[in-house]
Amino acid sequence: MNGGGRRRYSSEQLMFDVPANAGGGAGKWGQRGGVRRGDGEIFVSVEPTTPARLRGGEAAAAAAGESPGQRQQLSPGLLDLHAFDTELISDFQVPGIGMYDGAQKFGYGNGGFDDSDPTFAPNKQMSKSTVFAESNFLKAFPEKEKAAPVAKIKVVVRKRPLNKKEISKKEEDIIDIEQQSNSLTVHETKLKVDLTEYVEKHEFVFDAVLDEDVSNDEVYRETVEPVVPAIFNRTKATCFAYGQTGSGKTYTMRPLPLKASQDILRLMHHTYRNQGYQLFVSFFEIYGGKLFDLLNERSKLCMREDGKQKVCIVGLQEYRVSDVETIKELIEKGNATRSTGTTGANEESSRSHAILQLAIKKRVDGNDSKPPRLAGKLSFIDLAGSERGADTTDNDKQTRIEGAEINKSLLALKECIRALDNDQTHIPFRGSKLTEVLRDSFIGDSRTVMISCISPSSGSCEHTLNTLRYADRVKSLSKGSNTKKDLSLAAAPLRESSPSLLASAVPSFSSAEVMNDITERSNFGWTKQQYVKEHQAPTFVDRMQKVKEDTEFSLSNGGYFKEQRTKGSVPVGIAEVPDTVYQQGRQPTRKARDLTSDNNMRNSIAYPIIRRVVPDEDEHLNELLQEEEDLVSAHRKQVEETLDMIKEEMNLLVEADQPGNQLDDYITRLSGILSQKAAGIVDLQARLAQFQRRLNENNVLLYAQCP
Ligand SMILES: Nc1ncnc2c1ncn2[C@@H]1O[C@H](COP(=O)(O)OP(=O)(O)OP(=O)(O)O)[C@@H](O)[C@H]1O
Repeated sequence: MNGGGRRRYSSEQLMFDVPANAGGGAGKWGQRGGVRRGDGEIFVSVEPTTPARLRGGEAAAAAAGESPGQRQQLSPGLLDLHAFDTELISDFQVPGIGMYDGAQKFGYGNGGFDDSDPTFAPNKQMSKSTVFAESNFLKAFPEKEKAAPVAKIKVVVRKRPLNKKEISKKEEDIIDIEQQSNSLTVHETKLKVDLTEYVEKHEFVFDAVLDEDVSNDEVYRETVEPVVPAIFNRTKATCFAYGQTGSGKTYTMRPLPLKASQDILRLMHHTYRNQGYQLFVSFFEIYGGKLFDLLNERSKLCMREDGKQKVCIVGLQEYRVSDVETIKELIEKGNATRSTGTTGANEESSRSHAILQLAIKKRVDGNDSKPPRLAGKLSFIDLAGSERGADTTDNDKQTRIEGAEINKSLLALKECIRALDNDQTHIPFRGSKLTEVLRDSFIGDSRTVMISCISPSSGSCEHTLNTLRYADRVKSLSKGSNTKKDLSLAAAPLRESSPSLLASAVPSFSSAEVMNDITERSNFGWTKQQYVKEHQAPTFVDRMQKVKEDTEFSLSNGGYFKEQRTKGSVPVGIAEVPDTVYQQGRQPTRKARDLTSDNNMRNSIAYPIIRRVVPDEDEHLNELLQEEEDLVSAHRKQVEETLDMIKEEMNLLVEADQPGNQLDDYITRLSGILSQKAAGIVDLQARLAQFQRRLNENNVLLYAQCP
């Protein structure tokens, strides 16, 4: 890849440092925590910016009897996020700046690449095809941007081709795409009461619609490329893929960070050369509500908030990178470490949310002794598959719990996007770990790109429609629709395809672990008033809005609660937010004191002095899942029986039309069928009511539909 010429680094460029917990520093992942190529040449150039006393690697190296000089040469630039400021650098002037500026301002088209930055180009024999592969970025972007600024939220739909399994099952492609008009049509086959088939068309329009022939390069150009320049200018951008399991989220997301890195490096060393910009990569996953570092042997991470409510991920290692090959290897390493499992719909289904972050930092006043400050960030989220949506029968309990956790975080993510687009001052990031860690991506000048992935097959029609409805909802947010407008829909009688209004809600605090940590903290920071403001009960309008959206969401994800087809019902009876218990004036425990000092938080830490008591989530979740399962089984059985009875009724009607039919027989049989139907409904209603009671007992915020 290097065109025969090996890149060599001077000792100044090889400032490596082994993390204390790197787990076998000289293992398969390179020498002493660095990255080693196949030919044995160390090629990564990374600089530690963690304050010296925090670098576990240095201690390890000292223990190994190495001199400071040796350590300096061999340290693998690892960085603990907690040790530097996650806050954006204050406003600064960048010559020719402006994410929406044109080519001249960016310096495009004025000659070849300049590699004068020593951290980037230690060896000029580096292959251009590797690092500077020609993209349309330099050529196409500025003009495009000049004409159309990047929207705050962009929604793109990608359809994948039919897979072998779908073809073998003779499933049809039911999605027509009109790329020019950014529209698509879903052809849904439905059954009439007399069991004859008819096709219902559903049309959608999005910001972009990509068919199965579209390459990953084109996906990048349509989604991430336009936001890349913005992250040099104090913007945090987030790109995530959404869709049912097996719809192509991972396939779509995986190539994007590398392509973005290429463009970032190009800008860094072309337009913004010699301006002190540096690129850092981190990669972690959220699995079962916990965080794991994918670039450090899956070591467990903690999330903390500093006094300015900035989220820090304690222990997360960040690599300073200066070439694409290094980034590629880091990404591959992270992907290989990620948790996956098998679902009925996808053999390698993602069981976790994987978050890869590209952070751009800038040296302040060209001062090397100070840590660089964050200039912008680009986060890529490959969301876990919603296994339950496609694989409800043979999952074990663990998978179901994972599914519930996943759905909870997806719902929370949607809530944040909604708040973000409405320019609300309060973003409900505390809804889940996912949104908590992405908190700083939701505030300030942010951009969100959502890629909705869909399967074309007739067998996935319902899930596809749900994904598209969800995407449509997000898109309509970006067009500035407001809560009131949508209320009319929420309050209107449900259409035939509407689900029940049983939808899971997100507790304000997603995990008991976070709460324990918080409540053990000192009593400075938030006031009760602040807390109450942050967690105030939603207004009626908000709740009605939420009913509608959660209903759609539940469908989109296989739902924590199952869909129940209901016609002509109006939502009533919304339960209140669970009771909150406040506890004030607690002194910091030893654990809390240790955490604050050990983690070397740069700012004073403010923690709420108010405690909200939550039940043991796992225990209740298990019980509820079991009861939900029973309810769903009973519902399924009842539907099957109803279908049999409908067939019997159809036969009865046919017989009734025959000459000489026996009226007595007709009346007796019809009466029997109707009684049986009524008994089935009453039984199901009783089960449903019992389940609703259980949910209320367990303080699950329930949007109930009265029978
Ligand atoms: N656009 C596409 N073109 C060709 N193959 C695709 C495309 N999208 C997905 N696939 C294939 O479909 C399979 C499932 O895709 P993928 O793993 O990306 O789904 P997913 O949505 O991430 O699933 P999960 O949510 O379960 O993790 C993979 O084998 C992948 O290679």
